[in-house]
Amino acid sequence: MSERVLLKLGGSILTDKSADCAINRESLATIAAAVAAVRTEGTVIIHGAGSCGHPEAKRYHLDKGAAPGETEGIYVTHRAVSGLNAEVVSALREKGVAAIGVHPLHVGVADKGRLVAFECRHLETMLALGMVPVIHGDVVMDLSRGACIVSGDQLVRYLAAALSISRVGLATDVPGVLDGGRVVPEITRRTVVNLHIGDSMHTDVTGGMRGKIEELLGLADAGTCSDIFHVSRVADFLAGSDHGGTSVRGE
Ligand SMILES: Nc1ncnc2c1ncn2[C@@H]1O[C@H](COP(=O)(O)OP(=O)(O)OP(=O)(O)O)[C@@H](O)[C@H]1O
Ligand SMILES: C=C(C)CCOP(=O)(O)O
Repeated sequence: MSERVLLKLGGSILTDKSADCAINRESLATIAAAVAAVRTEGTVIIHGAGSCGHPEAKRYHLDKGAAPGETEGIYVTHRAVSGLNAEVVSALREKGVAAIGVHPLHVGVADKGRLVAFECRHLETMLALGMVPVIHGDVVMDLSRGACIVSGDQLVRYLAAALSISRVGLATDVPGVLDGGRVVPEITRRTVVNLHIGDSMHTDVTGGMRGKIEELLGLADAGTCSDIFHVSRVADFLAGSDHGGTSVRGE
């Protein structure tokens, strides 16, 4: 099996997080061109929701679950982020990438906000056929809470292990994790306590940069390192070159 790579595209680079589901098609086309030019074989893409999902999830309090008779938010939030997914897939396909959308609502189950099951056999088959699955943060049925939001970052952690991914990269709107305006080249559980991680400036029900680092430290504990870098460095990451960002490593 050739090396598998997982690329997560942050909601902040696919949408304008300060507007209502405003998709950044220019950024999407640039990213799609980079993926098409550098590598598609053995590549899995996950993306966040940005302004196509977070505002809806917050409006319907999905971070607190869903009760019988109060399920409208499940539909509305899933519809918003699925719309973004369709655009990500289209942008990739326009550049010749054999992308196909996969929705966690259909194949994942959570308990207390954490994924407990996610069908991966079809993903294996897609990869064997040379396809590029494009999966997204989503609303998922939750055994304890009715429903919950599973972030793209939680999916990164789960699927990197489940699909035996060799390299994991997260593209976002900052050049890496910043401390005093400078990129921190490496983070471990020991060094993270000294960092000041701020809140997201926009609606984010899944913990912003803090939530992202927590998921990636969990991944590092399980033996897989990951990288956070600016969206303009997607091609560098895919090519295995220096991306000027932050690496999250185990001790
Ligand atoms: N120390 C920090 N270093 C870098 N970014 C930080 C830091 N503290 C807070 N942030 C914020 O985190 C944001 C990136 O996290 P965010 O969750 O928005 O990314 P994303 O992955 O693009 O979005 P999504 O979670 O919707 O996929 C940056 O835009 C920045 O405002
Ligand atoms: C809000 C929804 C639907 C998914 C959140 O995923 P994220 O943007 O990766 O945190």
